[in-house]
Amino acid sequence: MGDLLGVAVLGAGHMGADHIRRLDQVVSGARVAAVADPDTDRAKEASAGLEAVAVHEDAVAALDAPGVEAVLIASPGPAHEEALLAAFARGLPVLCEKPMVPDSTGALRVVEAEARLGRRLAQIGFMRRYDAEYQRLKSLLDSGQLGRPLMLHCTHRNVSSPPYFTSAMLIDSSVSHEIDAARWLLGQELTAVTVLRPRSSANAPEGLVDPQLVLFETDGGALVDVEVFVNSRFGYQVRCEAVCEAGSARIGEDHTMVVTTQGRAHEDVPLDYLVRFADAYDREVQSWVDATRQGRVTGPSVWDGYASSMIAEAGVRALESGGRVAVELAPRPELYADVSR
Ligand SMILES: NC(=O)c1ccc[n+]([C@@H]2O[C@H](COP(=O)([O-])OP(=O)(O)OC[C@H]3O[C@@H](n4cnc5c(N)ncnc54)[C@H](O)[C@@H]3O)[C@@H](O)[C@H]2O)c1
Ligand SMILES: O[C@H]1[C@H](O)[C@@H](O)[C@H](O)[C@@H](O)[C@H]1O
Repeated sequence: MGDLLGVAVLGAGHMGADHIRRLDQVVSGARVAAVADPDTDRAKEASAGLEAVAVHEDAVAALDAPGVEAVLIASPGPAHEEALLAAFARGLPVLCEKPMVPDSTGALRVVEAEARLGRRLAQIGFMRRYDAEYQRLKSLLDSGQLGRPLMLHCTHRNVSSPPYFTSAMLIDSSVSHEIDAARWLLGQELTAVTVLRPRSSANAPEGLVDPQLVLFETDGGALVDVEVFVNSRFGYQVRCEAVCEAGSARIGEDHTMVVTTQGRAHEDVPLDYLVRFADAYDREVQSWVDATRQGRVTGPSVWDGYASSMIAEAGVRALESGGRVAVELAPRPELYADVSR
């Protein structure tokens, strides 16, 4: 390994371009060695000004570019499986954006491939685990001061959804964050899901079921409800309140500076995830680079990615059927016996 970890970034869209900037300017110990995107203009634009970066149209070819020692996958979810398996075949450590693989059969193939290697190579990009507020809530729940958790009430609002967004993606792309956060915060598995749909907002594109109310049951007897609303128009709001036997704790109340003038008080509300979770992405990527340079893998695992896909898939079936859908995970390989959940 050189002085700086050489990273191939696959996908140079919103997240990929932001991660390229982060690897170049924010994080220490790494450099961008290659960028791949079928839209090579986008790849060139995202890597403009960086030295010694190979630009590729093909993601797998980028893994073989000179100086590539690790991979950051920021292509769309359906492209992740091929990229993960190609990285595993080369023994390259990976940070893979969520959802790991949206389809659970593909997600299980990734679990099996890593389990066959007998060592962890991939961290999944559930960055909320690196957010300071989520970490404080996790420490508080783990301390037992509030007693047993009974419910999590979660809100997940985006200003608007990208044009390709489907009703299923409200669950397998957006709510995938709450699925991971709930499993991690509670240390419990999500076992069943029901989805209710109020009238769709007139601001949502024609045919998109938006908002949705997603209700999860856990194997510890808790309930987790998530309001997901991706065309709210009014702000990026991610909140979570834990209700426990001896108290409650709430995070994500947009507490920035409050300005009072002319008889009115106001505070800024972030408009997207790149603002709200900027510090969390920085910590996530720094932690991945540090662990990779030490030959370790930390953070959300491929098993967490698989569990999230299975639970989200059950959620999509619940949305379509209007009924309650139980989740049954495959047996957990020994490799993941001691991961966080
Ligand atoms: N952690 C988060 O909060 C967060 C936020 C946004 C997006 N994401 C995730 O990041 C990923 C990318 O999302 P985005 O918003 O940047 O999408 P985007 O559409 O802005 O960008 C995706 C890019 O990938 C390119 N691409 C398509 N197929 C490819 C392939 N096979 N190999 C390499 N590149 C390919 C596209 O040309 C495009 O430039 C998704 O998995 C998404 O769920 C995560
Ligand atoms: O891909 C994005 C991303 O994961 C964001 O964090 C989430 O708020 C959006 O809903 C989702 O579409």
